[in-house]
Amino acid sequence: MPEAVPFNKHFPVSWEELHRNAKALAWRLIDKGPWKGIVAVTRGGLVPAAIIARELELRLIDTVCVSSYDHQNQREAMVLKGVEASGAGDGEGWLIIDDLVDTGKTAVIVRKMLPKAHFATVYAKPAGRPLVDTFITEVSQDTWIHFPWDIELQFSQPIAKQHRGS
Ligand SMILES: O=P(O)(O)OC[C@H]1O[C@H](OP(=O)(O)OP(=O)(O)O)[C@H](O)[C@@H]1O
Ligand code: HPA
Ligand SMILES: [Mg+2]
Repeated sequence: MPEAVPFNKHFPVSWEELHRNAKALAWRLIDKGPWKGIVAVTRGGLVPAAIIARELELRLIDTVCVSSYDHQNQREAMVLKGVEASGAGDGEGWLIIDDLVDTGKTAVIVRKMLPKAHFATVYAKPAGRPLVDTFITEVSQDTWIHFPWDIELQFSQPIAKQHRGS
């Protein structure tokens, strides 16, 4: 197993930024369709999937439920629900949407379930990038992306104070 990379950098994403990037992803995907429906990878893929479904006017939406992180600690991936009942078959003509690929572990599992689906994420890190068909923004492997649903507005130390402490 590859050694875990420490997260030295932090990349907070606002709702507006996420909305803009998910719409940018919809623009990339529209010409690659037509699409029959979306399989959202819970939970992180749910918000991007909702935005893409709205933009591409897709109403057939299913979920695959995978969990592999306790906050920033990766553990064995657990599949809580597959896509057997969705009618997606081998995934031909379907989109799989997730918020990001990091190590690519989740992508490998979901791709096995729907080998012909088009896998799209808003963000990608280098290790997972080869597993995604379409993405918008790449960040380095040692960056932790903080999604808007995981963060709240709070006091931030002035840069001078942060600098003195480092
Ligand atoms: O490429 P990987 O290393 O597999 O990491 C990416 C996956 O990790 C996160 O999900 P997580 O399992 O934390 O569950 P969540 O979506 O419910 O937060 C994220 O939403 C991706 O699905
Ligand atoms: O950088 C990340 N941010 C949020 N969730 C994640 N799950 C894997 N990597 C990340
Ligand atoms: Mg996830």
